[in-house]
Amino acid sequence: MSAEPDVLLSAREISVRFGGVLAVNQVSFDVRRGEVFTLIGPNGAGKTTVFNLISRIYVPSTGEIEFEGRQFSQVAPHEVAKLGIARTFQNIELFEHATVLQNLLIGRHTHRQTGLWSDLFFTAKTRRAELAAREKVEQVIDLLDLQHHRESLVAGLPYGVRKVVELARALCTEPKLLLLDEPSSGLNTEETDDMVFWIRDIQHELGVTVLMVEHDMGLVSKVSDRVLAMNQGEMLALGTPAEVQAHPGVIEAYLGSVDEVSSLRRAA
Ligand SMILES: Nc1ncnc2c1ncn2[C@@H]1O[C@H](COP(=O)(O)OP(=O)(O)OP(=O)(O)O)[C@@H](O)[C@H]1O
Repeated sequence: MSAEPDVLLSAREISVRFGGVLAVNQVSFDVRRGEVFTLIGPNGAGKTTVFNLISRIYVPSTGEIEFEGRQFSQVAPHEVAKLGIARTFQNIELFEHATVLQNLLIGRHTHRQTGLWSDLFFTAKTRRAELAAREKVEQVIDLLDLQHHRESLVAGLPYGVRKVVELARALCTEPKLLLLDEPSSGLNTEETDDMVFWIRDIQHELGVTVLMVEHDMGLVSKVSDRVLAMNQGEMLALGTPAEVQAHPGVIEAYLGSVDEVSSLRRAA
C-alpha cells in the first residue's frame, strides 16, 4: 500500500470576490512537503489572488486554507511568518540603503525567539540566538553565491543580484514554505538560468517547499514537480509540467496571447 503524500498546505474550494468580479472560483489543491508547485495562467487568471490568500493578505470569500493542518482563518496576518511561510515580491522589496548582510540579518530577525529581557542583558540565550542567526545567514550566502556582495549596499547592485538577495532574505527565516512571485520577472536569459539552479538548490539542499507564480514556461518546466493552470479564476489542469502543457484547455486559454502561447510551445 503506498503512503499518502505529506501535505503541507491545502486549499479547499476557495473563492474570492472583488465586488462583481469572481477572481477565484472554487479552487482546490494540495502542496506536498518538499515539492515545487507552480501556478500558471494567462493575465487575470487569478494566480496573484491565490498567492495573496496564502500570504494572508486576502481572506477567501468562501473555502478554507490549512497549513500543517491549521486553519488559516484562525491565524492573524502578522503570524504567517512565524508559521514558516516566507515570500518574495514581483517588485523587489529590500532595504535599499542597507548592505546585503544587514538585509539578511533583518530578515532573520522575524525568526527570533528570545524576549526583550534576555536581549537587554545579552544573556547566554541571546548569544546563542545571535550565533545561530549568523550561521544561518552565512549558510544562505554560500548557497546563493553572494559572498562578493555581502558588504555592498543593495541600492548599487544590479537588478538580477537584488532578486537573489530577496530570495536569500526569505530563506534566512528558515521557512517551511517559500512563496516566489514571478522569480524570473526582469531577469535576462542567463539570470533566469541561474534562478533554475537556485530554486533546485533551495528544494534539494535546504528541503524547502516552494509555491510560485511564474510566466516563463521554460523555468516552470525545469523546476516544477506539479503545475496548476488557471483561467478566469477557475482550475483548468493540475499535473506534471508536461501533462499541463499538453492539456487542450490550457492551450486554448493561452491562444488569447501570442506571446504566451509561443512561450508554452518553446517549453514543451
Ligand atoms: N484588489 C482587487 N480589486 C478588484 N479586482 C481585483 C483585485 N485583484 C485582482 N482583481 C481582479 O481579479 C482577477 C484576477 O486577477 P489576478 O491579479 O489574481 O490575476 P493574475 O492571474 O495574477 O494575472 P497577472 O498574470 O496579470 O498578474 C482580475 O480580473 C483582476 O482584475
